[in-house]
Amino acid sequence: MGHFITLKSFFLRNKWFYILGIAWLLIVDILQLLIPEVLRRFTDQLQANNLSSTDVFKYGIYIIGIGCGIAFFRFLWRIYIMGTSRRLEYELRNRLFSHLLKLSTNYYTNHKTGDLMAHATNDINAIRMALGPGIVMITDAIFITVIAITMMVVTTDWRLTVLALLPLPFLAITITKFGKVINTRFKAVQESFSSLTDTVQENFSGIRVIKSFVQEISEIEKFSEKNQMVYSKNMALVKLYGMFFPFVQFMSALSFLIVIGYGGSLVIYGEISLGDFIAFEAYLALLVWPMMAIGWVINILQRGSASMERINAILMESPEIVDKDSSIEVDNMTGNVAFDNISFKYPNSNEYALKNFSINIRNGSSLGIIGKTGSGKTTIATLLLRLYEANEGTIYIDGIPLNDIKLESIRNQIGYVDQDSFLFSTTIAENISFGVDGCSKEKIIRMAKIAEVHNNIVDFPLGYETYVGERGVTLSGGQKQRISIARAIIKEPRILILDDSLSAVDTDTEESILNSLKEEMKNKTSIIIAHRISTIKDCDSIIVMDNGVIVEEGSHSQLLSNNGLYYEIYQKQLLEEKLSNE
Ligand SMILES: Nc1ncnc2c1ncn2[C@@H]1O[C@H](COP(=O)(O)OP(=O)(O)OP(=O)(O)O)[C@@H](O)[C@H]1O
Repeated sequence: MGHFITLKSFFLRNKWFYILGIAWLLIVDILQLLIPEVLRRFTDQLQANNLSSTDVFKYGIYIIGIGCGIAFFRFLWRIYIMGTSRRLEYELRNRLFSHLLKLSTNYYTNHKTGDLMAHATNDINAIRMALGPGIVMITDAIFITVIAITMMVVTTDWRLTVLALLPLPFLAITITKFGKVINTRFKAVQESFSSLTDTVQENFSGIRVIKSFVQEISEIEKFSEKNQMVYSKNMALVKLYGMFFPFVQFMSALSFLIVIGYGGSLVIYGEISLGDFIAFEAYLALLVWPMMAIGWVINILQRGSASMERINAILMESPEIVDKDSSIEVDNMTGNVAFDNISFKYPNSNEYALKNFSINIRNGSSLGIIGKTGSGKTTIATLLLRLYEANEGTIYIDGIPLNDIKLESIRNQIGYVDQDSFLFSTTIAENISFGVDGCSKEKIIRMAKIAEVHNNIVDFPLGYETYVGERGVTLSGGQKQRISIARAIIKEPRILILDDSLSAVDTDTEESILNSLKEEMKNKTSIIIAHRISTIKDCDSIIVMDNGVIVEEGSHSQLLSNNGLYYEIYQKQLLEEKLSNE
């Protein structure tokens, strides 16, 4: 239970909601405990034959009054306690999400999205259950048990109370055991269901692959197997519940049987009144629920505590890359970039992604980067954005070591177009203006024109208001790339990085985009990573990467005359172009 200590400040802020909620809950319990008393008096009067119609009316009013009181205070405690637990869920989810977004990129390499989603849903829900219904059940169960048993002893007979309560501990123990098995089976249902939904999601996303490989039947069979698994796990749970409820009824019936037998004889011998007998039965009925609740509440609290432990582990995780106290803001970068003898291995890798890498990029110039896949091109961009930290060497922007500049300054002034051209499921206009607040429509359109995507956008029925992704249009690879370029340049970055961002665009459009970008990036720095020579041939300088090192460097014409790897790539691409034209 110690894991909940991280929520201390929430509890302190909301203590009155909990205190008052529990007070309302206890009032409901007291009102419930009054009903047997009303029944006792009613029955005693009835037995004594002095019940007038006014009395009947009076008792009726009592019962209605108590019922209304129960309804009113039950409403209040639900609002106070359940409402507070919902607020806790809301705050915790916000805290978790903002914490996760602050963690470094590497965290996401080591953790599966599915697991993080499970934390955000199942774990937070389990915590809410523990600190909402869990608290209610435990308070309720303890209070009702203590008061009902006291009333049974004080107002009726202690021997009858002991006998009637004999089966109840067995009931509580067995329910706790049932609870454990139910929990295991419930988890199995959830796991099989989540595997089923994974299959469905993957099938829908990969529908084109399934169709083109004519795998519909086999996928349907796989789905059917998983569906069968969900069914059988559910049936195992249904059977257990099927046994559970009759068992609870049987055990509580035993108590009632004892009361009827022994209590009945006490009434016959005049040791207790008929009213006492009726009230006793009513108290006993009130006790069945707390006995059932004990098992559930232990379970709910255990699950909540385990979930809290998992959430705490995430909240304790600190970002690997953070600002130092001495980090400075650099507002108007000129865009001079230098990599000085940089070596870097990804945290989970033994191979150098970059080895003794050095380069100078003057502001106002453009650098083209080409090379085989996996040669370290993207790594250059990720290090410049400080998504990862170099192991050796220093990167400078405007002569200042990157580690001395505030992360926000760096990332605000670099426009990065990633290889995947990831877009959010929102409108095209919102995607383009993602990095800037309060951007005008005119500016969005101007950027889309530079990225040569404006004409495509206006052809969509809703134009810039068209939704991207599952709820809207499916964009072509080239359209996505160009929208991503517009998104990067709208920030008016001092340094622009295009990471293979023109690969899905035809060469004519590519040329036109590059020409417009040249104008837009005048006096600023551009780094263009590509596989196609056509993309980088006009850059001021070009480097050719292989295995994390620069193997060639120079302008397009210099590199061609070198007769090296660049020349080889160029010849291959020329040949490919010729073949595709024939
Ligand atoms: N997150 C990562 N963790 C471990 N290794 C990585 C990671 N990202 C990249 N690598 C490895 O680092 C090396 C350089 O990768 P990088 O992405 O920089 O290559 P690239 O030249 O951009 O490739 P491509 O042209 O295919 O985009 C590769 O061997 C790659 O497998």
